[in-house]
Amino acid sequence: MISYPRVLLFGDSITELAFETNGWGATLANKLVRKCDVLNRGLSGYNTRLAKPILPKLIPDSASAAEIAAVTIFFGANDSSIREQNPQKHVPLEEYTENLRSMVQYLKSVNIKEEKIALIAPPPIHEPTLEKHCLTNGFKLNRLNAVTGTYARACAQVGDEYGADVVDLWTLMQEGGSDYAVYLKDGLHLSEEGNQFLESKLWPLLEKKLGALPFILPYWNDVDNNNPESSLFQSITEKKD
Ligand SMILES: CCCCCCCCCCCCCCCCOC[C@H](COP(=O)(O)O)OC(C)=O
Repeated sequence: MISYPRVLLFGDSITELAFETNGWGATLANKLVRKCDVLNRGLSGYNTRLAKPILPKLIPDSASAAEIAAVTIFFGANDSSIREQNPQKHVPLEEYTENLRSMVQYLKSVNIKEEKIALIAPPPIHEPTLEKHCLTNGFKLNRLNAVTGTYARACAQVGDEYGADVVDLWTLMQEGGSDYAVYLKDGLHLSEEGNQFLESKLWPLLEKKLGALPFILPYWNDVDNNNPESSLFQSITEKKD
């Protein structure tokens, strides 16, 4: 069996939507084609409380972890919901922080080193847009930008504690007082510009880890047409099924 290294994208709906046209995950998958499989394990509406027990089901042991080239952990947009308005999604800040720590520790326990882990902090909330969206759907504004900021800082801190990469979207998107509304389509989820922004911050980190990975299977012109098998598999260590 020919096995490709895997990049696992684990997160909430902002990850689930990452394979939309021009989505951040789709762009990464395209850049890594023939080198890695990019797996979307985004779960709309999930918070870290729900995600924590799932991670060991996605990567159950060191053997499966050996195929992992990189993991992104991208939660916080639901955890940071206002408890009164969104009780099912809200997770207190301390628990969120601990859940992220547990996920990183779990990855390390199956020998996925911190260099392979990137934590992505939630994007800012554009309250006027999100409020309109909430009201249209019959409920009150359920997230506040300042509160999401505290979760983003906690996420960045956990990344720093473990020496993992961090993409602090909340901070980066607001840098220089920029009009971050353009990065969000409903005040919460990434617009096309937001997807492009995230990909532009994440790719340099992943490129450092994955850019040098070899192409799986040779360029067609390098295959001996008369005797394909002699050249096709030269650079591949095959795994027995
Ligand atoms: C008047 C406002 C402008 C409207 C713009 C229309 C664009 C809307 C596109 C929204 C697409 C998002 C679809 C994904 C929805 C799933 O989201 C699940 C949760 C949010 O849950 P909740 O708190 O119940 O709203 O989000 C995440 C991060 O998982």
